[in-house]
Amino acid sequence: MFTAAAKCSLRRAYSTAVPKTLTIGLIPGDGIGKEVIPAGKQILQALPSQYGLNFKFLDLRAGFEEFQKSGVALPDETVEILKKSCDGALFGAVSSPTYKVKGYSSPIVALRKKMGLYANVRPVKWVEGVGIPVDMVIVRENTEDLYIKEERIYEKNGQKIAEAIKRISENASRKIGKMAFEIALNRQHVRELGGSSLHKSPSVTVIHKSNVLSVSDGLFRETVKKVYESDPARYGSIEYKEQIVDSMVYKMFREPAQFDVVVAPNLYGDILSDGAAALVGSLGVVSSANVGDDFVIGEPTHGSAPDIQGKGIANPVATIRSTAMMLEFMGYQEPAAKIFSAVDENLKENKVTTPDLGGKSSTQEVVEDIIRRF
Ligand SMILES: NC(=O)C1=CN([C@@H]2O[C@H](COP(=O)(O)OP(=O)(O)OC[C@H]3O[C@@H](n4cnc5c(N)ncnc54)[C@H](O)[C@@H]3O)[C@@H](O)[C@H]2O)C=CC1
Ligand SMILES: O=C(O)CCCC(=O)C(=O)O
Repeated sequence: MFTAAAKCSLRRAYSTAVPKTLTIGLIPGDGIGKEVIPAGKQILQALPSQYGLNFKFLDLRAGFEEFQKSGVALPDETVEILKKSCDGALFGAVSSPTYKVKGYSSPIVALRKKMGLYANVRPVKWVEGVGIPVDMVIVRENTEDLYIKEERIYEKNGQKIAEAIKRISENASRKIGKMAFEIALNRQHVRELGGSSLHKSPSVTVIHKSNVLSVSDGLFRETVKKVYESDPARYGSIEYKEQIVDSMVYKMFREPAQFDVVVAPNLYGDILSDGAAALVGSLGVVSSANVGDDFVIGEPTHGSAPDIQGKGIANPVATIRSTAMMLEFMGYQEPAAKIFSAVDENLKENKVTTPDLGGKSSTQEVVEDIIRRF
């Protein structure tokens, strides 16, 4: 699905010979992260031998439980092993507290920055029978905005005042803009090859709130627009659109089928993608890939879901699709396509599904049903 973007973003994978054995780091994290990451692992192990891929897995530590045990949420060793020994990785989810815990900071937010994974690519695609017609990709900036977590609290006139910095840089906005336009072109290329889609022509919608935040969101909007205008020969076939984030929420629910590629600063992208999950039936089916120039981490869009953890009913589809996305961005299109189509068949048949989709099956039964379709 993302060949062109993959080519521009994963130079290392393309500049070396195709390895027979890929080393994949597995970071389950907390809660249902521990239940869905084994699903991704089983899917890779079950890939038909025709693809010539073998996998070696490295179990890596991160999360709130890890913090409670060792005092460190993201051990240096995890980052070092990812950088030195892994070809790609899968991340589950973490249970970050909603209150300040001294010394704790979200490990996934830190990991994205430490690994230079500047794009969070989140496809939201309808499968007939589950959800309503939508086929869009949210391309979320992944390293800055309010997620730099530069916050402070102080007192003034006996009142507490808290502040957080929203940082938007030209460099990160340019990179995410370029990624969005390349993905739009690639989706169009796939459509021309006969891929099914609701869209006839490519479009990119830039999300912002520059009617209020004219400096920060203004820089994001202007920089993405400049990327578009800088190369009419390449991007001229793409329709360029802008949407203020609040009315985007309205339009996304009223007329979701009109959106193709949506590019957003970090926080808006995070919120929009959880909202969009409601269009396709469940957060449990929405995948993502954290993508940098030379590394990719597949990660379900959902969190650690403490309300269902330990019950064996977490939907593994988001992680299985994220596993396919990891392979896709590493340049392995064919096994990725095999996984996507097995998942689509499972969803279309709508017999072996977890309770979030109205079914009665367990996580493991869904994994087995998908593998059976390889
Ligand atoms: N990337 C990450 O590691 C993320 C971590 N979180 C963390 O997750 C924790 C819980 O956050 P919530 O706001 O409850 O969001 P959540 O995404 O964990 O859950 C929201 C709702 O969706 C359901 N759900 C999520 N994934 C599902 C799946 N695979 N199958 C079936 N149902 C699923 C849950 O049961 C829950 O009802 C928090 O500590 C938060 O910090 C939240 C988002 C992302
Ligand atoms: O809870 C955490 O530690 C991370 C939450 C970040 C997030 O929601 C996302 O990036 O999808």
